[in-house]
Amino acid sequence: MYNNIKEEAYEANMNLTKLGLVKFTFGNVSVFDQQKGVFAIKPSGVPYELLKADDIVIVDLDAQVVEGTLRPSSDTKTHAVLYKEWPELGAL
Ligand SMILES: O=C(CO)[C@@H](O)[C@H](O)COP(=O)(O)O
Repeated sequence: MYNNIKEEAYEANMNLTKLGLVKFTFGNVSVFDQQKGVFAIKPSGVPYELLKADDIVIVDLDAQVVEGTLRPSSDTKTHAVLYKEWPELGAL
């Protein structure tokens, strides 16, 4: 149901590390589905080299997990506040 945004978030996060923009587990890209009111964000503390598209967590605008088994990024509440305030944002 959320495979598109999970895949987009995975690819964007992997580009952060491929381009040398982040180190260790730092950094974050999330992708927002405005119609469904959820966003895809990487799990917390998972090294990029171990990250899989299936690990991406789906959360709602109250930062509650909708789909996924891993703990969402420590940046989740910040992203939720920004999408709530500016729903036209497609990604952060
Ligand atoms: O860079 C920062 C904070 O400065 C964040 O992006 C965190 O590093 C994210 O950590 P995770 O909880 O996603 O592993």
